[in-house]
Amino acid sequence: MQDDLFASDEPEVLIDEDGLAVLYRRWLSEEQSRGAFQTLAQELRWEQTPITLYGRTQLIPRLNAWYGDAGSGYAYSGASFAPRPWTETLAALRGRLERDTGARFNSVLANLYRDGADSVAWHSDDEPELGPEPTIASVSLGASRRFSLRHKTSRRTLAVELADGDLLLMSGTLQRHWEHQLAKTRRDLGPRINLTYRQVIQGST
Ligand SMILES: O=C(O)CCC(=O)C(=O)O
Ligand SMILES: [Fe+2]
Repeated sequence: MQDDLFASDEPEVLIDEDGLAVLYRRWLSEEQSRGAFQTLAQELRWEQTPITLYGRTQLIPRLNAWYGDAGSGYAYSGASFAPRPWTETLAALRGRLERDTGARFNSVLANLYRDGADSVAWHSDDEPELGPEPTIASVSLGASRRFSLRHKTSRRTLAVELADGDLLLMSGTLQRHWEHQLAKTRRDLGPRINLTYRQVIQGST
């Protein structure tokens, strides 16, 4: 059908200066997303990780879980995680991502935003164990949320709604030059799961 060729299915380049951010809408079908959401919400070992900032310990405003190859241990916002072994669903998505992007991923950080009050503050995924130009594949499931990117020096900011089934690919020097956040919202919305697949350089931790 002619409609299937509609240009909105083309990847959308959000940023191509000081790094690359490309959005693939509906990378997973509604059915695939719904199945993945249900499975992951139930079977991942969700935790609310404490972080210490300026000597004060708080719980992060979301749940997370870390899965990956043995040896892909990782520190995130002052906490360190040993990854749990891959679940079938996470491994299947990894295989599909590696096929579609040509990149390799040995671990995934899963976030569960229970409602609009859960969030992630401005940060870059620039931990040394990810190497100088990490490719990060971010898959969104469930409720749409506004994701913002801000250039560290020019302060140029752009925002995009990440919707169910979308894939955001961040690569090149993006993490060096840009930060990102998922702000809280008062909108009454349901839960969202985000999976960020990463390649931790072995032996760096
Ligand atoms: O939930 C998102 O879309 C972003 C999550 C994120 O930035 C992270 O886990 O590092
Ligand atoms: Fe991030």
